[in-house]
Amino acid sequence: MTTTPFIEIDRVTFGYDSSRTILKDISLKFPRGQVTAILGGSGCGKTTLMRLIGGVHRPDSGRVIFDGEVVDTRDRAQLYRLRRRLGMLFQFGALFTDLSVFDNVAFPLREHTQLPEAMIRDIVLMKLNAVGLRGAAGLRISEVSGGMARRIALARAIALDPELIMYDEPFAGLDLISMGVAAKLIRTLNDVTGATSLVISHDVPECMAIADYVVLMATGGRIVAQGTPKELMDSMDPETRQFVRGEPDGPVKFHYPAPEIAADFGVAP
Ligand SMILES: Nc1ncnc2c1ncn2[C@@H]1O[C@H](COP(=O)(O)OP(=O)(O)OP(=O)(O)O)[C@@H](O)[C@H]1O
Repeated sequence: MTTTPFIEIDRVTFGYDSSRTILKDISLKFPRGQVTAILGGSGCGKTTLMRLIGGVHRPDSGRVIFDGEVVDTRDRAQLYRLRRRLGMLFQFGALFTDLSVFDNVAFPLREHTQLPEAMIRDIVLMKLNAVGLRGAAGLRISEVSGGMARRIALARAIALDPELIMYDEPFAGLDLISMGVAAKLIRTLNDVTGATSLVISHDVPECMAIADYVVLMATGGRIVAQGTPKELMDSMDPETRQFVRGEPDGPVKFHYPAPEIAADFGVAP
C-alpha cells in the first residue's frame, strides 16, 4: 500500500474576492481508499474546499495535488481528465426531472463514453442495484422520495467508476432511517469500488460512524482538530469536545455577543 495521499491540500489560501479570505493556509491529506469526513458549521468553507479539489476555483496561494498532479485550473485538458476521475454529489444534486431514473443514471455514460446502449443498460442497472434501486429504473423522478432521489444521484455519480467521490451534505434533509442507509452506502461503495471518499457534513454521528478519518473545520477554514473518530471522541480539548458532542456552549458560544439581556429588554438586572 502506498503512503502518497490521493489528495493533498498544501498551504492553500482562497477567497472569492480580495475582501474576505475563506480558507487561510490550509494543509490536509486524504489517503487513498479511505473515507475522510470534513465536519464544520455552516459557512466555514467546506464546499469551497471541495470546489478547489474539483478545479472549479484556483487557490490564491498554495497547491491542490490530485494523485501526484498539481491541479491547474488553466489547463483544460488536465481538468477534463481530472473530472472524469471524480464523482461529485452536491447538496441538492439536481436530477433531470423530465427523465426516468434509468436515463438519469445513463446520462454521464452517454455523455462521456462511446459505449453501446446494451452495455450502458447493464452498467446503469448495476449502479442502481448497488444503491438498492434497480427496481425503480422505470420510475420518473417526480415519483420518487427525497431519500431515493439522493440514492439515484449517487448511482449517477458512480456511473463512470470515479476514483474520488465527494459528497456535499449527503445527509441533509433525510429522515433517520434514510440517513443510516445513506451512511452505510457511502462506506460500502467506498470499500467495494476501492474509491477514495470525501464527505462534507455537519452530521457528527453519521460521519463518526463511517469515516476512517475526521477533520473538524471552523470559520475561516481553521482546522480545529483531526484524527480517527475514536481519537476525536476521546479528545479532552474543549473545542473538539464541544464539536463532537454537540454541546451548545463551550469555547464556541451559542450567543452572538450581545448586551446584557436586562439592558435590551429595559428591565432592571
Ligand atoms: N460563489 C461564491 N461567491 C462569493 N462568496 C461565496 C461563494 N460561495 C460561497 N461563498 C461564501 O464563502 C463562505 C464559505 O462558503 P461554503 O459554501 O464553502 O461553506 P460551507 O462550510 O460549505 O457551508 P454550508 O454547510 O452552509 O454549505 C460563505 O461565507 C459563503 O457565503
